[in-house]
Amino acid sequence: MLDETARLLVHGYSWLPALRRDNGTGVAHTRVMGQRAVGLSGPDAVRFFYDEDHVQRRTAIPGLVQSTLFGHHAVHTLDGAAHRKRKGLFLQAMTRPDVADLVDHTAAAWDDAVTAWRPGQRVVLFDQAARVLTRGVCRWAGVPLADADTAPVARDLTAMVDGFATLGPRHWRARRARARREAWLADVLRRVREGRLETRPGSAVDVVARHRDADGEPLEPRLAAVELLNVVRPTAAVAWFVMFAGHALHRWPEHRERLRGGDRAFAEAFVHELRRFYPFAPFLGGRAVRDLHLRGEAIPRGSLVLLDVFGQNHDGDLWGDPYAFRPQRFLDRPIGAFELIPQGGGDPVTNHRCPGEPATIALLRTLVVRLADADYAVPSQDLTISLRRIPAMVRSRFVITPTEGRTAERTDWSEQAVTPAG
Ligand code: HEM
Repeated sequence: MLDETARLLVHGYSWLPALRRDNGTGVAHTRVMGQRAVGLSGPDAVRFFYDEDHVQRRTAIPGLVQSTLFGHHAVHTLDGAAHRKRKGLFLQAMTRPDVADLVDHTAAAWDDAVTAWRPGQRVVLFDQAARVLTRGVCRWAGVPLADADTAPVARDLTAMVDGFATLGPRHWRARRARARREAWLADVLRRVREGRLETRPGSAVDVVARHRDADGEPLEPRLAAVELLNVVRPTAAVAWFVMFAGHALHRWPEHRERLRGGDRAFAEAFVHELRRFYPFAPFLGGRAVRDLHLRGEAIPRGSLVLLDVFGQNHDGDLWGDPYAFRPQRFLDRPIGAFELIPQGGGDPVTNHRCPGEPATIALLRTLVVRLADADYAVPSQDLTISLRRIPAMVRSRFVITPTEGRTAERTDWSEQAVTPAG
């Protein structure tokens, strides 16, 4: 079997779905990064992937991803009791009342930003959303952040996400951003532990500072900073979906009125469709802990197991007309734990599913309605979303120009829409 790493880097999101299509069972056998790998998707595959008796994470996450996206020795790399104990930290920080506070802080930051918009000004929606989310999450988490630092911190938080799947300049930017922000948060945590900085009891900073791992020991400062960043960084990354929301409202303006009208169920459905339709996490990786079988296909012990997130979120058997952006599909459809998997599947308490999913949905529900309610025009720009780039980006990062009144108009746009994989 030929190593497919180069093809993955070239083809991006469509690489794994195309490979899986070549095999009638939807299971792909391949090699990446010099290792045997098996790609899968479908609700049965999600169930299979999240069974620790089948697939574990230790040794599965490439150093390149740890040095940029997650940090070293982070919760993503743990299994079993050690994972569940560390995961408790995130679940504790992200309880329901806490999420409501996070949304309030972020909504206030958005409203401040919009109040400062001037007609005709050029606002890059991705950058604006990243700053708003950074301000909201830092205030909520108890991380001191001066106004002047908001933009550089937002740039670093999004750079860490932007550079995890490339070897080019974006990757090195991500590493430098991570080094800077781990040192920054390690210092914040040190000051809290030494009683030199006060923080709200129950805030993310407080929870991380006091957390004891499975060995009964507190996290050493750099590791504590890694995990605090694992709350703050992905919250800033919600900016990707705010940018995609701008794109969707422009491309399908018929949804704007319903969002403006305060239809909460529709807003939630819109958010689910955003997370399903637009490409973000391409696939998730683990390692087979023993010789396994799925749909009659052998998965040898030690092989990488790749869960095709993008493929599953665009699977025509699960989502009729999967390349149509249709929020209505979520209005009359309960979502199972193994179907819609932009943030992983299964049970976030016992496995690796994202603990920030309720917060992501709540933040987007609020920000998307505010965006729909804002008065702006969309100037001519390159709105291409290439499926070759991971993570995907609207090439222009979605530029808007605020207007005086409700005159948001549809301008000509010439981007290629997100195209079917393959
Ligand atoms: C843009 C929005 C987000 C997306 C697309 C996203 C996506 C994901 C994905 C795909 C995973 C991996 C699941 C797995 O390995 O099985 C994950 C894990 C994780 N996410 Fe998110 N996430 C988002 C927002 C958040 C937020 C707001 C937080 C804040 C707490 C968060 C914290 C985490 C953590 C700590 C993990 C590791 C969980 C574990 O290994 O047990 N994420 N996320």
